[in-house]
This record gives sequence, C-alpha cells and structure tokens, in this order.
Amino acid sequence: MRAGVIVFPGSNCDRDVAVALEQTTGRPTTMIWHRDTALPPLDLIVVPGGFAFGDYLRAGAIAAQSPVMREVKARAAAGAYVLGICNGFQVLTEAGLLEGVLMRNTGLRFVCRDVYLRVDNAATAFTRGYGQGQVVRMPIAHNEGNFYADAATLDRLAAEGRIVFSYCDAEGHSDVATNPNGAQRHIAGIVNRGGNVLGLMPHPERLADPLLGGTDGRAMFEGLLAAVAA
Ligand SMILES: NC(=O)CC[C@H](N)C(=O)O
Repeated sequence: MRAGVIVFPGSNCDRDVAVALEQTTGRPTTMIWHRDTALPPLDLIVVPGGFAFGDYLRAGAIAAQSPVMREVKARAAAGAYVLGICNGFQVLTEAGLLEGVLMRNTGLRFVCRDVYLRVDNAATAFTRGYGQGQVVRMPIAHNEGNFYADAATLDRLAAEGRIVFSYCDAEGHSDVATNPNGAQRHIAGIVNRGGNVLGLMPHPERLADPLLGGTDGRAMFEGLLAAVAA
C-alpha cells in the first residue's frame, strides 16, 4: 500500500501516523507538504491530527483551503482512500468531503483521555479489521470534536450505515456520560457515501503498538492494507 501523509503548519500527529503506516506496510510513507500539488500515485492519503494553522477561524478551516486539498479531493473522487484523524476529520468536513461540522466541545475544554468506541459499521475498508459492534479503546485529544449535522443529515448517515464509530462505555452502551464532547448521536467517525473517505476524532495511530499501551488502532491500518491488496 502506497501511503501519503499531508503536513500543514501545525500538524503534530503526522510523524506518528507515518510510523504506524510504515510498521503496517513495511514501506516508507510519503510526506506531502500542504503547498504541494503534484502527488505521486497513492492508495491512501492521511490528513493527520494537530493544530493546522493554529486552529485560527475554526479548526481545519484554513487548512481546507490549502493547494494540496484540490488534489486530495480529486484523488478521493477517483477512489483513493482518504483518512482524516482528529484535525484531519475537521479539515475533511471543512473541505466538503464529509458532512457536518466539528464544533467546540460542550464543556468548552480540551479533552485528552482514552475513550471507548463501538464499531457500528465493520464493512468499510477502514474497519474490516474489526468485528461488527466491537468495542475498542482509543485516545482523544481535542477542543472541537462536537460533531453536528442537521437531523435530516444525521438520519441519512444512520440509514446509509455511514456512522462508523460511536462513543460508548466498555460494554458498548452510549449515553450522555460516555459522550466526551457533546457529539450528536455520539458520533466519533463517519464515512462518505463512496466508502473511501473516513473521518474520526479519536487517534488510532496513538494505540497502534504495544509500546504505546495498546494496539486497538492498528486494525484500521491493517484493514486498509488488506483492502488495497484485495
Ligand atoms: N489532536 C487534534 O488533532 C486536535 C484537533 C484540533 N486542534 C482540536 O483541538 O480540536
């Protein structure tokens, strides 16, 4: 799998995800500066976490206008896999590749801790390494993770199986106490209609090696590797 990671001024999870990808694929990851417009052939483009452009205006708003995003949109339209993690999810919504917006957390605080997630759709390329309904643990670290979309959009996302990850407890139950940021319908991650663009607030790359304290995130990269090989 040929994987690339976009780097914006203020990205801070770009190296982490590059390392996770290299451990999975056994190949070097291409780092892509946000001003680049000529990308090599890639099976997977990751828009990583961080504070692109210092979160000015809104998290992801300025990054979404970067020259490289035109090419990311073109590659997504051509079927390449695009994964937005945390700030990357915010960038993908701001760029119009995914529905909804990520508003400030309801508590108006930056939340940094592990959460439980339920895999609501294990049939995507990103989640085929998990079981349907499996509960996994992943870290979150964000100020603007409060997913919002209007009711009609939420209904459509649910009906089309595009809500991929939901915040929950260790048993897989979701309620207000297990929702770290106020996200509508406990949404932690969604996929586009084509199934090739996924955004999520939690950080799979931060629990992708036993040295990091867990491996629940690794199955996402392994799933993508299997999907590309298939
Ligand atoms: N870890 C991240 O990517 C953080 C995203 C964004 N800077 C926020 O605080 O919401």
